[in-house]
Amino acid sequence: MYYDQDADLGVLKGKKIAIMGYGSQGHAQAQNLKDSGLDVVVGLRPGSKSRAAAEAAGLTVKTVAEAAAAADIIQILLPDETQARVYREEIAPHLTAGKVLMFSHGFNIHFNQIVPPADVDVIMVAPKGPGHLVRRMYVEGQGVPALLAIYQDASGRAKEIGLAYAKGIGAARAGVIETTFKEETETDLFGEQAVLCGGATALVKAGFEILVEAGYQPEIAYFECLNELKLIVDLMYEGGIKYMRYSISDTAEYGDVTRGPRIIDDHVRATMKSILKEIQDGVFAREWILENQAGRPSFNALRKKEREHLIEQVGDTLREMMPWLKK
Ligand SMILES: NC(=O)C1=CN([C@@H]2O[C@H](COP(=O)(O)OP(=O)(O)OC[C@H]3O[C@@H](n4cnc5c(N)ncnc54)[C@H](OP(=O)(O)O)[C@@H]3O)[C@@H](O)[C@H]2O)C=CC1
Ligand SMILES: CC[C@](O)(C(C)=O)C(=O)O
Ligand SMILES: [Mg+2]
Ligand SMILES: [Mg+2]
Repeated sequence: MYYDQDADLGVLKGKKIAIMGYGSQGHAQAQNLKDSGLDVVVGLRPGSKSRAAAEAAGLTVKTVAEAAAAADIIQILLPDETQARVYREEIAPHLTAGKVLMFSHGFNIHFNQIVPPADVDVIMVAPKGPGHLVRRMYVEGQGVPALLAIYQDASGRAKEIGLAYAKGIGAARAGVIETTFKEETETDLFGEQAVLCGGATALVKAGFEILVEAGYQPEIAYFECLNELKLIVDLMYEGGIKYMRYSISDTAEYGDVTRGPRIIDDHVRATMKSILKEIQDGVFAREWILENQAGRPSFNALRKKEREHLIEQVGDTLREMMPWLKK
C-alpha cells in the first residue's frame, strides 16, 4: 500500500496533463490535479455539453486532438465504449515517443481494443469510487483509494509517475494498491455487476417489490429497503461489518446471520461464479462492444424500464422532503 509520503508530485511539475472527458471521473481528476498545483488541459469534442462546466472551474479546454498534441501525459476519461474510436482517430496520431498514456479502467487495454505503441508508458490509476466522491472527498481533505497498474514502462519511471498522479487526485491520502490491468478490469467488472451496482439494486428492488406486493405502504418499503441501506453501509464503511452489527439490535443481528445466508445461497453463489467467468473469458466484453455497435437497443430499453420502476417514483417524492440531498 502506498500513501502520500511514498509519492513525489515534483515528478509531474513542468508536465502538461490532458484529461480527455469531463464527466464523472474527468471533472474530479482534472480539478483535483489543478488544485494540487499541476498543469491540466481538458480535451473535449466540438460542441461538448461539458465545456461550460470545465471552463467555469477555470480549466483550459481544447479539442481531444489538440490536447493530445499539447500534453506529456494523456489520461483517457471518456466512456469505455467510445475510447477505442477516439484513441484511434484523435489521440494516436499525437502519441509520440516518451509520452504517457493513462486510464482509470483497464477495459480497452485488457480486451485489446486499444494497442498503444511500445515507446510510451501505459499506466492506470483507477479510483475505487464514483467520480463525484473523488472530487467531494478531495475538497474535504480526504481521498478515495485507487489501484495503480503499469502496462508498459518505456521510460523506466512509470511507477513514480503513476504514484505522483495518484497523489495529485488525492487517492494516496487513502491508499494506493499495485495491481495489473487484468486484475483491475476483471475485479472492477465483477464488483459492479455482482455486488455494488447489479447485486445491490436487484436486492433493493426485490425487497421493495415483495413488501409492496404483500400490501405494505410503498413509502415504508422505500425507507426500509433503500434509504436505510446507506445508513447501514456507512457503518460498515466506518468500522467493518462488526461495527454495523454492534450498532443494530441483537434481534437484527440474529436475523442477519441466520437469514442472510439463505438469501445469498449456493444458487446465487453459482450465478456469481458464472458472471465472473463471462468477464474472464471476454463474453461480457464482446456483448457490450456489440451492443454499442448496434446502437444500444437492449440497453436503452432496459434503462427506460428501470427508470419507470415504482421505487423511483416513490423515492423522488420522498426525497423532495429531504432538502439536504438537493446539493
Ligand atoms: N464513473 C466512475 O466513477 C468511474 C469510472 N471509471 C472509468 O473512468 C472512465 C471514464 O468514465 P466516466 O467518468 O464514467 O465517463 P462519463 O460517461 O462520465 O464521461 C463523459 C465525458 O466524456 C465525454 N465524451 C463522451 N463521448 C465522447 C466522445 N466521443 N468524444 C469526446 N468526448 C466524449 C463527455 O462529453 P460531452 O459533454 O461532450 O458528452 C463527458 O465529458 C472509464 O474508463 C470508466 O470505466 C473508473 C472508476 C469509476
Ligand atoms: C462501481 C461502478 C464503477 O466501477 C465505479 C464507480 O467504480 C464504474 O465503472 O463506474
Ligand atoms: Mg469501479
Ligand atoms: Mg467500473
